Amino acid sequence: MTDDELQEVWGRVTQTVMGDPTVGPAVGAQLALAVPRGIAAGTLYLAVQLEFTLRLLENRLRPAIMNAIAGIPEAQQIENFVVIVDEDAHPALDPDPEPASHATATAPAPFQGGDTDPGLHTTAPTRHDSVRPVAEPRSRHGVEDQVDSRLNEKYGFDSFVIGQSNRFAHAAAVAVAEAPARAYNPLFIYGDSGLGKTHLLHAIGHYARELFPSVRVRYVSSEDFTNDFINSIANNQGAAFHARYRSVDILLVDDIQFLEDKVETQEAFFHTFNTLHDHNKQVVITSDVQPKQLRGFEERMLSRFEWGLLTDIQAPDLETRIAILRKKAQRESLEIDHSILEFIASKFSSNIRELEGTLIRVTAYASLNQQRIDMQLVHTVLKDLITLDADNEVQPSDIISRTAEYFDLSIDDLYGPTRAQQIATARQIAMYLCRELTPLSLPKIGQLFGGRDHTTVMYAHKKISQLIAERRSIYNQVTELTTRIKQGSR
Ligand SMILES: Nc1ncnc2c1ncn2[C@@H]1O[C@H](COP(=O)(O)OP(=O)(O)OP(=O)(O)O)[C@@H](O)[C@H]1O
Repeated sequence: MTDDELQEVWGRVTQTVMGDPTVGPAVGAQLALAVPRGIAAGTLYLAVQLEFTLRLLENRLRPAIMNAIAGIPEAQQIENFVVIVDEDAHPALDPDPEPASHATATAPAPFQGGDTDPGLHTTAPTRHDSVRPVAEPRSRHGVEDQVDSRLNEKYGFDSFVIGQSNRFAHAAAVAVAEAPARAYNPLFIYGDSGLGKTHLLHAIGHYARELFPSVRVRYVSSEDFTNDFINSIANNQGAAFHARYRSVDILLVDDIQFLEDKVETQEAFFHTFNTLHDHNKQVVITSDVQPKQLRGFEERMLSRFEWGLLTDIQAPDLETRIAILRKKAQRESLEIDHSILEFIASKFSSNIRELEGTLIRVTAYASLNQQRIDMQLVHTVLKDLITLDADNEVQPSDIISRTAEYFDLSIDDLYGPTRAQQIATARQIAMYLCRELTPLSLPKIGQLFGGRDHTTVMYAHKKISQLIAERRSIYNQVTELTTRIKQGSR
């Protein structure tokens, strides 16, 4: 595109944005303050004299500008734009309705297409290279707040507890926030549910915005991305959809596994990813499994996920769980004895969401009943929680191994023929629990215990039911084992 053509395109963009009802002529006219300098590798470079104008264009007006560009056939090669501050950028201050008048802008046009400048072609500047970071703190009500980043205020690095299980993922997340698109791109974080992946995504967004106030960040869950994509097709808003996701500096995509088998949405994501990556924009992705284990994804996409850095988050150890609860209690000004926090942390090992949920239930229960939070109360709440918790599937193998462990026996003892009293009672308790806690039929349970007849299981169930009512020790043993097994299934 020649310089004159570029000036003309920019004039048309200005006119379109001024006519955009979401912007209005007064604000849209600010586009006339920008001097188009050139296009390199699909990125339009604009120069403005003031940081304020930069922020207005980069943030508030970005969607409208991208929409306007998308509507101009001659501007097809423009996929993104970057604004730089240059005191010598002298624009035509009055946005003349005749687009051609913008060709009067006096600033030189050093970029005439990526292919003519090898340096630019290979190192298209990132936002941080091209834009001076703004020194003043980010205004909560300023222009940049107009960007719909969808970040959750709750999830920052300051509230994230670092432990052995997440140290590497945390370090990678910090590195990405400090140097978007330069540290690792993409950053792919995977791990089981409730271990802090979403928290880290938001924390990256917050920290990057703190460091680079005008950086454009967008958090999106893959379900929202899918819905957005479908709506954009239904409403013929494809250009706006592309503009929304391709005009950011950092795209944070949560739970990518939900794009499984969604061919069209995957395709849209593939192009979004490529555009962002090609323009040195940061992409961070989370998933419940590593790329290789994602099902229903095209190979070309999976290989891209591995271009940058893969890091997992493991279940936290006890110390980390205690630290997470302490931090949460502290943040919410809850007065809870440390020994109680430790006790709760010891009961939930694999999901921090459940761990936090328990703390919330404990405090809610205490305040509803106007009671002090002591061990007695915690026990009551945990007992209710475990009884109410019908969702976790208990495996018969867990029942057998935990029963063996509880009575200090081997698993073979429980399967085997020994009729010694202690072993026989333990075996009957295990059968009883299989009946109570799993949907297995009597014959199936019999098979599990070394091919015994279903009548043996019936007998065991009846006998233990009676003993529970008669003997405190059996009651205690069965209750304690039930709790352990249910906790083990979490
Ligand atoms: N290391 C941590 N420090 C403090 N809080 C944490 C930590 N890890 C997780 N959490 C908290 O646990 C809860 C669940 O975490 P999060 O939603 O980030 O999990 P997730 O891995 O994204 O789960 P899912 O895959 O189900 O979306 C959140 O409230 C989060 O703040």
